[in-house]
Amino acid sequence: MSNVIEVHGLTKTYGDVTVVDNVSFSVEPEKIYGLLGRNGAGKTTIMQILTAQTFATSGMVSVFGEQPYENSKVLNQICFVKESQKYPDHFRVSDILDLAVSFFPNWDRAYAYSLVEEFNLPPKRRIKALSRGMSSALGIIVGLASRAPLTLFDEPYLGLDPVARSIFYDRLIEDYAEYPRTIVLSTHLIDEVSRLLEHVLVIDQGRLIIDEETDALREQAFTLVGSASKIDTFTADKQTLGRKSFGSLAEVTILGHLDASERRNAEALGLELAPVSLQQLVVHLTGKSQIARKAVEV
Ligand SMILES: Nc1ncnc2c1ncn2[C@@H]1O[C@H](COP(=O)(O)OP(=O)(O)OP(=O)(O)O)[C@@H](O)[C@H]1O
Repeated sequence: MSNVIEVHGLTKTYGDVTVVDNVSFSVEPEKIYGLLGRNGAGKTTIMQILTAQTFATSGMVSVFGEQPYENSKVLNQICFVKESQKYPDHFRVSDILDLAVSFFPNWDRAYAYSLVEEFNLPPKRRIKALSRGMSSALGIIVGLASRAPLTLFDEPYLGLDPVARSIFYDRLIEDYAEYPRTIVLSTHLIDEVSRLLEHVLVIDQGRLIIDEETDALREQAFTLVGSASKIDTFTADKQTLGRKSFGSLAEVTILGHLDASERRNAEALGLELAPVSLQQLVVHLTGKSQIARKAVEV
């Protein structure tokens, strides 16, 4: 199967500010991608370009093999759930769920109503009377029950409590297992979603700095904890991403692999090896990329 999304040299500028800078990536079918990055990195802009809500300044975007602008064949296969999803104020929750079938060919009404119960949404309440978390839950329900071949969630959890977020993640992974499709999820809550993500794209100040399978990314770094002096000896020839110390103890995050003999050495020194969380790794790598960029600019 060919890629669902192809992006080459994508650039978006507003005046003389470049907010998406020569970004290229592809999205394979039936996988869950995480689009990660700090505030203002350019994630929403990329999603808006993919869904034809804004124009690229330059570069090539193809979705399901075609350019998405005014292309109903492509747009009918996409559901884009935005950060602050807006539905008409005078509609009721049930109106949105009943109308959705005309927008999404795979819409599952029964599933949508089962989610309404699970998220405790009052079906007859008007949109303007929903709390912020309820509005987010409605967007999530539309995203899940649309079963669109390409579903984009742009930080869809605004105002959702941890219980509701956990329902979202559980239902997403279950429904995806039963009805595989391509999902792109933009979020800051990396650790919460890390178990869902098969591939990670990290955008930093408009540039793509990581494009990796999640498992491969996780293997790129590890954490060592133990006596500060032994850690310093052990890591003298290694590339470290960060170091914290607590009295005579230190915790160091190291970029790279350890072979079997290095692992034995670490154990012999009483150093404890632990995996790095995806969030820690992304924070380290985005921090590093910003420091490197500043150094180039100076
Ligand atoms: N219409 C616009 N005019 C000018 N600048 C814009 C416009 N829309 C977005 N930007 C700028 O583009 C940059 C990227 O914004 P974008 O919303 O894509 O980031 P994001 O990664 O989604 O951020 P967040 O995680 O905070 O939602 C920001 O600096 C933003 O201020």
